[in-house]
Amino acid sequence: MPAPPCASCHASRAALRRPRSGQALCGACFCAAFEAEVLHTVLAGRLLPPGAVVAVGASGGKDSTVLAHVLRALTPRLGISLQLVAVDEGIGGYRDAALAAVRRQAARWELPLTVVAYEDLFGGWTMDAVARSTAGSGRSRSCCTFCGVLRRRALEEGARRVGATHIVTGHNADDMAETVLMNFLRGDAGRLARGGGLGSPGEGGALPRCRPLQFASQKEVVLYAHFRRLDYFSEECVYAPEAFRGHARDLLKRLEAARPSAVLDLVHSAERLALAPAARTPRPGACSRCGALASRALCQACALLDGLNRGRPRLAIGKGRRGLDEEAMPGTPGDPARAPTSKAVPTF
Ligand SMILES: Nc1ncnc2c1ncn2[C@@H]1O[C@H](COP(=O)(O)OP(=O)(O)OP(=O)(O)O)[C@@H](O)[C@H]1O
Repeated sequence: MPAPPCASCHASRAALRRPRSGQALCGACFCAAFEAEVLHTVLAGRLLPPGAVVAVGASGGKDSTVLAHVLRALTPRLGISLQLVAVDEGIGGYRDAALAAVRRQAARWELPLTVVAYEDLFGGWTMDAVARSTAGSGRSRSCCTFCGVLRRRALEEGARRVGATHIVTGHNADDMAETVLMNFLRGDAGRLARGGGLGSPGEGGALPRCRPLQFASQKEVVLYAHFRRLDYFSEECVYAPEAFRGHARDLLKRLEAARPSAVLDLVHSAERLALAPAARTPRPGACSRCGALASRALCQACALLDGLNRGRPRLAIGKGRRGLDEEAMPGTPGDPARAPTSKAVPTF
């Protein structure tokens, strides 16, 4: 049976059914609708004002590739300029190939690219070195905790270097729903409340951040990349299989099979969540070491680096007190001899 006509242009044959609405569209109309929806998210949420210099967190993966491509198409409408900022976490056999994809994108789209490396920013620590150091604790899944916190800091640093006024990341609706589920499962009311909106306003001198793909499903992101023939890197991080997020992802897939709106329902429920005053996180102050926003004496990045440098990576990720949780969007002492430097001081 031939495909039905496109429900939008009525001229071409439909090439897909939109996963949520079931609408049959041709590739061109789907891409136009997808871009219009991202534009609406940005305008309705007042995420990126005209004149903004926007640092796109570019990982080379599908989400940030789609985000950069869509924002580039919307640049004239939004009146913004774009900079790609890529973070090299120092993950052998993974990040180099992903960075190669980012470099190809920057060249093809004629966008300036800046790469910042953990190794340079964090006193010699790469993610591979962190993984070796935390392996002794028997908690290799804490890799994602470290990486999430340090990447956030590195992205901020890269964005500042290029004079950005705003940071955008490619988190899609599925990523957001997974995070909401994880926070619920951990009873982390503070993060639930913080993670609900479309981004953060840039408290304490941090640059404002937002997620323009927050309402786009992963399936549609993949479809957009397919129809626009985008070149992206699609392998999973070598440390990801250990992450707690994988359980939330599996659970979400089953929920979605039973209730297709589960992903967006979760995203919206977090947006509307009202917290009792007792559950709110304390008013953040400044990190005593680097001055970044912190709810304790040290910010998350400095606390993690402190633990690593003292050969006690678990210090900052739990055990004995409520530490950081995996991927903050967030045992036995490690072997100090594995640490790349004896005294790593963040350079931010
Ligand atoms: N190494 C990196 N450099 C710059 N930005 C990054 C990096 N890793 C992740 N990000 C940003 O954070 C977002 C979420 O990253 P995450 O690791 O959850 O991957 P993802 O959902 O698979 O996204 P992507 O498909 O873009 O890699 C990315 O879309 C990107 O904007």
